[in-house]
Amino acid sequence: MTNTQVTLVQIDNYGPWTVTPEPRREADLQTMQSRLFAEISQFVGNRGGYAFFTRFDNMIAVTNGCSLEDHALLQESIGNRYPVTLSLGVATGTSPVQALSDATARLQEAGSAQDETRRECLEGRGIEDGYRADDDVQIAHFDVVNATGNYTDELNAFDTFIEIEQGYAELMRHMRYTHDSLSFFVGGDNVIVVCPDLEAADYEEATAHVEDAVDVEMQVGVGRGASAHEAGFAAKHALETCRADGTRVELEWETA
Ligand SMILES: Nc1nc2c(ncn2[C@@H]2O[C@H](COP(=O)(O)OP(=O)(O)OP(=O)(O)O)[C@@H](O)[C@H]2O)c(=O)[nH]1
Repeated sequence: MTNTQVTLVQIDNYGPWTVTPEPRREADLQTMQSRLFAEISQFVGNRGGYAFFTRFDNMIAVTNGCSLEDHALLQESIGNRYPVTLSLGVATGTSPVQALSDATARLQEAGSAQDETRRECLEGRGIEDGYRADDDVQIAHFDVVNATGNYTDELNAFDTFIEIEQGYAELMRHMRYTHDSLSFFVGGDNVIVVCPDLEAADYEEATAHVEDAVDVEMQVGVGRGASAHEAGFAAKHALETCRADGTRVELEWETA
């Protein structure tokens, strides 16, 4: 049974900061936001986790393998080196959506995202040592079938972007409301989905739904592991099997 540890990362009082004492140059904000994401991705990634940029002012990470002490170190290191600070909410659960809801609630209870007195909060709890399992995380790595041939080499770059984003938008809503899963666009034509215990039929249904709704064809490899990296790495291998065999859904634990 999955037990996903999810961390909500929120930049403290960021909205007011972006316009104080007057609006800051947009390119500087973009540069800082992407550097912050790179920091968090590297920190969490070095401990087996995955971080997703989502809205940049709010980022979401799968942090199985990261202790609360690790989280505190991330806050200290960012606070020492950047002009902004981070608050973190941590929660776990068999449903990634429920874990994220709980992590969000912990931060909301601590104060508003734009409360200038709420800084560097670390709220919630992770999975205790001794309670981890090899199948705590299930990751599905989706990609658009032959995106290069159908879109990248055919349409202008913006029209390709629209097609890929349409596929992502439909998939993310469907996985959220039908399969209790969190989907994140990670670049190119790739979407990484953090799932509860789903089966091949669920993924078949999801890819069929996206194709029916927006005419974007997707394939998906799925993996399980003790951490996001382990599950995601297995998912990438399963996706390679899709590419090699022309299949739409491969579960790493069934093809091995
Ligand atoms: N983040 C991420 N991006 C990837 C990964 N693999 C491919 N991409 C991106 O996806 C783009 C398209 O590559 P592919 O998915 O291999 O190409 P394709 O034309 O869709 O071919 P098939 O997937 O074999 O159908 C690349 O330019 C990358 O931007 C991955 O593992 N992670």
